[in-house]
Amino acid sequence: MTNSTKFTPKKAFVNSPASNGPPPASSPNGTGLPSTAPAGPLANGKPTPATLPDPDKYATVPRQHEAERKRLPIYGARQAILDAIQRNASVVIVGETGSGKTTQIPQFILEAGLAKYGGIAVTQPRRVAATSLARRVAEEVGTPLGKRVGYTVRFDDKSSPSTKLKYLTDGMLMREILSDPLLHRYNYILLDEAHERTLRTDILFGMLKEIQQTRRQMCKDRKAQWYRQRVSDEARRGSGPPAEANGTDLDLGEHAVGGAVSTDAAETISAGNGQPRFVHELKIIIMSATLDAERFAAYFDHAKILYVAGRQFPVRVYNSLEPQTDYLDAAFVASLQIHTEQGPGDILIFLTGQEEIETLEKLLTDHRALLPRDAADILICPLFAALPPAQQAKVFNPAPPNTRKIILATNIAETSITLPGIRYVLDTGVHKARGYNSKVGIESLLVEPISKSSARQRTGRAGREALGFCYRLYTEDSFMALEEDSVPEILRCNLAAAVLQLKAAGVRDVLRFDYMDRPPKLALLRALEQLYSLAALDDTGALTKLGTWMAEFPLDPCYAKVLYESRALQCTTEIIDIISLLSVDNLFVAPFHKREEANEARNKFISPDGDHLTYLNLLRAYQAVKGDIRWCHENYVNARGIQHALEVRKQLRQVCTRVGMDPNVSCGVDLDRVLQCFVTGFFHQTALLQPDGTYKSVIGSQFVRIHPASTLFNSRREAILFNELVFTTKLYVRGVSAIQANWIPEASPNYLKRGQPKSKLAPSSSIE
Ligand SMILES: Nc1ncnc2c1ncn2[C@@H]1O[C@H](COP(=O)(O)OP(=O)(O)OP(=O)(O)O)[C@@H](O)[C@H]1O
Repeated sequence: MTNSTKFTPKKAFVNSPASNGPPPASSPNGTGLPSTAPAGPLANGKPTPATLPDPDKYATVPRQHEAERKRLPIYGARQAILDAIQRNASVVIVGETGSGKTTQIPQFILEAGLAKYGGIAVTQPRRVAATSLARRVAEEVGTPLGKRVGYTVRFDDKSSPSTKLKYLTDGMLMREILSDPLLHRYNYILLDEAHERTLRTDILFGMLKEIQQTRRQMCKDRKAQWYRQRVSDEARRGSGPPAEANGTDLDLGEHAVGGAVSTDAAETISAGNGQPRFVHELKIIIMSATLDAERFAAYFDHAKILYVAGRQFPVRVYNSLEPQTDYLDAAFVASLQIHTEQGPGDILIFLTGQEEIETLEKLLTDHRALLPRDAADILICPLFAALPPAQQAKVFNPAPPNTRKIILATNIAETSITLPGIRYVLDTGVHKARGYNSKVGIESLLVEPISKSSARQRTGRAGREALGFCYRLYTEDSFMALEEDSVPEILRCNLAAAVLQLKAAGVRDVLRFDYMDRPPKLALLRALEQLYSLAALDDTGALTKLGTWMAEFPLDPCYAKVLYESRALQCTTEIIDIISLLSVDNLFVAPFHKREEANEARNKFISPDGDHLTYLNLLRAYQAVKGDIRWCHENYVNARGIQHALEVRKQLRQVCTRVGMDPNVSCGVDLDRVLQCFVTGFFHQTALLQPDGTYKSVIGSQFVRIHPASTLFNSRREAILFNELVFTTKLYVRGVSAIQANWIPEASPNYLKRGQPKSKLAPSSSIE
């Protein structure tokens, strides 16, 4: 910890020249938007009348927030937005954080009756945003959640056949493409927070472009066919050529499913019930507060760009005067200073991960008792991806009277969401970024500086309900030195899961797919190689039956393969349990001052074979006490984590049942089978003991260390398998179990048993 007295907001912060958040370099008007944006609330076109007819026949609960809606900057641009959407196949909309893009634009489309041939999908990079936005918009529309407005996220679906507007994660939309390749059910796809460039969003961009082109072509063909038919009909009747031949526009009338004339729609495959299905042109709308609009517009076939100026409430930005050596300590001190010295309003602090959040949670909780007697109380709410949804939802509840809420969040709170009550944002300027070295197949998870775009998004979590304040715990010079945007994930990730999804969606040549930023060829070859070795692809690179099965599961391909093999090895119950538990970062807690007691408690569950069976022991013990929270505290078990794992488990069991796999097939006490089963998906993540006691990976010949958090830390076993190979400070393996070396060559039908893969997918020289 650094000396906390050094850090006082009064001395350490300087008011930023741009009190509404610093504008991008290209923003001389200070609005945060490029100078081409008009000054008024309206970007392009005339202001819309305040009231529009809205015969909401579906509403079954009172509409809420009507007056607030009309005060949003986006509201004035309503007609301009609708015009642009009607006239263009794709539109890029850039508007300040909190201006109303995500909640309002889909409602404009609904209210204007434009979504008559299909629904509206709004994609979000994160599930917490999708669920909270759907909840808010359902209130605004006046419909019970899951009826007219709903959401779909992994393992949770609140939508129904009557859902017209759906918020969903980009991953879920990719999944829908697998069952509905032309996305018949949607007329409008809104890609929100497109600047985030997650791996899935980037893949989705390319897929949607292709779907849009196919649908457009089908509609054109249908139109031409209809016109030819009319010409021949008229000729037969002896009258003149139809309207289009005279150069006048054709009013082609309304399409009716199954009706006689459909000109702006094309009939496609039968819908299973024998009824024909029709497609209409697909409209794509790309939205963000911080994206390079020109670049996106060029990629989406010269999409129309709309800049909507204006923000709801200003946010004053302060930078630290001196660099902070320990951002966690700085965040701790600054949050207490805000609490004791500043006016009402909740605080949102951005940290890098669960561990840091729990450390600060503990520090603040301990400090509660030391607060001045006249100070308000504090309520600490963590928010990170592995937190069970019910606990995540707590951040949206108002703080009790005379209490200030302090939300400790990872960057899952960085974009899209409105956290009610937040007036102060503390930005540490860092996040945990995943990297991937495709040469050696090593993933890394390192704390790195954020981009300017992320900093602006973080700032934008304040100023949504009232004037806001953002304290950047880094100097203004450090801000200026940040990259403009983060490197797209597709350029720094293992691509196996993405390539599997592309293949499942019918993309044959993934090397030539229309990426916005083409990933390195080596990374794509690595992914193809990995999928081939898992037998998800055949020698020609086509998806196998197994590959199709694997793509059904919302799991990384390696885990999907393990699950598949569990049927033959008769250990599906155990595999589902362990995969669910592996989805949690820290199942055991080890407070700094109680490390010994915590280790002693953990020893009760330890399996000599390593982490996988240790987790299983833990779950069995938890089930035996029927999920008693007190038991968790006594045994230093992460109660939140285990609850999250149980939710994942429930969903995985449901998917298994849906695909005809019995989740109740158990191997009983023959637990070797469980580890053997893991090797079938992770044979490429195995390592052999060397004479000097180190481990060398079977593929890549890397010297690796067992992570200190693993139960096998410091132990010598003939061979190990690991779920993660991560570079943090050293090259560590995590999720480690002991295996027999002779299981490894048995595990892959396409790879180790036959030696070098003879596929045309990858040069064999890239496999060591
Ligand atoms: N759950 C909520 N509780 C309170 N107010 C909300 C909520 N959701 C939205 N709002 C209000 O609606 C406004 C618009 O939110 P919306 O998410 O549509 O903005 P946005 O332009 O998409 O922002 P961003 O670029 O940050 O995603 C917010 O500034 C806030 O005033």
